[in-house]
Amino acid sequence: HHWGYGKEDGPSAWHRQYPVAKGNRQSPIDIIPNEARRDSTLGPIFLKYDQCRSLNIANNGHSVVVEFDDSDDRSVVLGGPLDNPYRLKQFHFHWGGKGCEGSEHTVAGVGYASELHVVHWNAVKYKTYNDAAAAPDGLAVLGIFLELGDDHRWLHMITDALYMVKFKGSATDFKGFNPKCLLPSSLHYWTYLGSLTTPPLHESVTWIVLKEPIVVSEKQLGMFRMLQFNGEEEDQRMRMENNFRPPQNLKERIVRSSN
Ligand SMILES: C[C@@H](NC(=O)c1ccc(Cl)c(S(N)(=O)=O)c1)c1ccccc1O
Ligand SMILES: [Zn+2]
Repeated sequence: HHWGYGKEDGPSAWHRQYPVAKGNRQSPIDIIPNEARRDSTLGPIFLKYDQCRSLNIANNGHSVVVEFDDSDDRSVVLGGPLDNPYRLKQFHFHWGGKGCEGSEHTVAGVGYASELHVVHWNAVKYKTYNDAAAAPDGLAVLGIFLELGDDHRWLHMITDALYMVKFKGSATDFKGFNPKCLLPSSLHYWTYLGSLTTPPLHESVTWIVLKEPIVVSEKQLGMFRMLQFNGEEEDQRMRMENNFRPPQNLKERIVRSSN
């Protein structure tokens, strides 16, 4: 019996199979800008994505994921709170139902319609992504909020492919996509030590949450909701929406702010 986002198998039940769900550095959190510590030692982040090689887009039964070739250091995030470059591995989204919030992080208690996570791993210290995903300094995730407004000029490249990955377990080639086109104009960020927001909830993520959201249209976001949590052969049809974990306890952590 697998985890999900429903009443029985959702975030409030995950601790049974993944006790770290009640740990000391869980994600997401509510970010309170006035309580974030402005840290002048925090430099800018750099996203070296020009040589990135996207491979495929897939429906993993929890979200839609675009995977990258991470066999070398061709695309990395560096700087900011990071001690070394982290290799681009994948990006995916979390979103709500029609008109509801859907982001994972919230800002002073307010959620956005969706949140994009760009996942990178520390290939300097760890041999494989799986090793890194279980290590306290193994992952660095860029969180980008999506707010509703006009059409996003590049998001159609993703939404146009969603019909190919409607069901859990489906995947299709997705070459030549550079996630740079999904970034806001400012790379100002909040950063804190946290976890995966999905099982296995490893406490291995240095979170870098951008302050400026990108703007997408309700029509574009609505395309994500035609995805299904279920596989094609399952008779129970479940629309993929509200695949977000709510904010967790900050415990003894502080959130730092770039200048
Ligand atoms: C749903 C999907 N989760 C991830 O791939 C995932 C990996 C790393 C991070 Cl850092 C995050 S996150 N949300 O914290 O950015 C999510 C997943 C989970 C378990 C098994 C299969 C599977 O596909
Ligand atoms: Zn995520």
